Amino acid sequence: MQIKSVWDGNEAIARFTPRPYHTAVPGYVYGGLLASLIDCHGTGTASAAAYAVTGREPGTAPYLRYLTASLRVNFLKPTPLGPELVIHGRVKEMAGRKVVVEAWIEVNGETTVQGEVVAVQAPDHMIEALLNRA
Ligand SMILES: CCCCCCCCCCCC(=O)SCCNC(=O)CCNC(=O)[C@H](O)C(C)(C)COP(=O)(O)OP(=O)(O)OC[C@H]1O[C@@H](n2cnc3c(N)ncnc32)[C@H](O)[C@@H]1OP(=O)(O)O
Repeated sequence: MQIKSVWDGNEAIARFTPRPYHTAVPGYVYGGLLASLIDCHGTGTASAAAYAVTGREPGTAPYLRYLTASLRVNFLKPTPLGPELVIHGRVKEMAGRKVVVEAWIEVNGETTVQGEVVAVQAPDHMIEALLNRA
């Protein structure tokens, strides 16, 4: 998704403007895209929170990155295609290698999607694979 999740000390925010091809019903954003945004931003929020609690600079090695163990998404209202989406992420629970993140998407100041991500710290061999990808 190429989103940038920015940690503000309390929650993480990402912004994304869907393109015309991110649609199913004309005029509205495709739900699978919205679920992907919750997923990507949820794991990013887990990572940012893990760096924060350990007092470390985000994105520094050894990497604290997270895999999606569970993804739940509720589509509360249709999401109009056109305006920028603001994706919020907040840590609900953090224990051991697991972080539970509640996430939601706002458009024009209204929440249209609400979700929850159970994120588990990625094993070293998967982080190595990602680092060697480029
Ligand atoms: C530098 C660039 C890097 C960049 C890195 C960028 C990564 C971006 C990732 C983007 C998001 C993805 O697409 S990720 C891809 C989609 N996801 C996957 O492929 C994950 C496949 N599943 C797995 O590999 C595994 O099941 C794991 C890693 C999720 C968990 O296995 P594990 O490592 O053996 O851990 P395990 O002991 O079972 O679980 C740890 C804790 O999490 C809980 N837990 C585990 N699964 C669940 C679940 N579904 N729902 C609730 N809770 C769960 C357990 O009860 C336990 O809690 P407790 O007993 O401690 O309380």
